[in-house]
Amino acid sequence: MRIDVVTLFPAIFDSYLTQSLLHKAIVRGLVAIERHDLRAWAEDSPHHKVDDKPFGGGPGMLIQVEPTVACVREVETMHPTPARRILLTPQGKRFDQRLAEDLAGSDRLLLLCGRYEGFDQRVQDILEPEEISVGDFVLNGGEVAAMTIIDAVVRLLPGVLGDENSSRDDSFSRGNRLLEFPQYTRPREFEGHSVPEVLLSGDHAAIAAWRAEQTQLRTQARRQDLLGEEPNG
Ligand SMILES: Nc1cc(-c2ccc3cc[nH]c3c2)n[nH]1
Repeated sequence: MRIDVVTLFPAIFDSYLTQSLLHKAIVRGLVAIERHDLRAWAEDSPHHKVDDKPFGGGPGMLIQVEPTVACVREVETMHPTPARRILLTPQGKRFDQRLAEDLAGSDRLLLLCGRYEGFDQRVQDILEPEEISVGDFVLNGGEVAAMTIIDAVVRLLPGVLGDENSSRDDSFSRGNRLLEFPQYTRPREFEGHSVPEVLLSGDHAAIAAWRAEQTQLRTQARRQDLLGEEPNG
């Protein structure tokens, strides 16, 4: 998979792309992630200006349509595969595991990260991106939302996770609509808090039953909305 990220702040991604699972996936060639600084497409304007005041008045600034359209069109010509264009916005379709699985099936994603008050509407009208929201809250820009989507999608790509099954067993993965049971590791006791005896019993049937019960109790307590849903997939 190839992911292109259009942003005014490419440096935000520096640490994220050089750490842990994502870095390993890049090094192993399982995913390629390229950042594109939108300011580079405003060369001819003074100080590489990419934003301006909204017509009709109102607070803040908007990212202008010309550098954005020019950037997306040039980035897309850099690579033959057509890109699935995603614009991060609080007004978009809610991102969830099902959408992550859908996006993980794409050969190429292009993520458009806004700032300020967002993009000139003609960016949507001309480029017709899918608009995706990572939640009903407002961030200061699309970059954190883009990293969220990259994180959830890349881990689903074949070969990225050590054990192919581990993503399949995740909460919200295909078929799972309930929360995960509590997990424990060494030490067996810490500050008076002990590991549940059943997990030390070696009785796999009892352990499975306990975990199923804990999943139901935890989902009931925290996410009753999931209990009535059909399993995913
Ligand atoms: N789900 C979600 C997306 C955003 C978002 C996306 C882009 C911009 C640009 C300026 N502020 C932004 C906020 N907030 N919350």
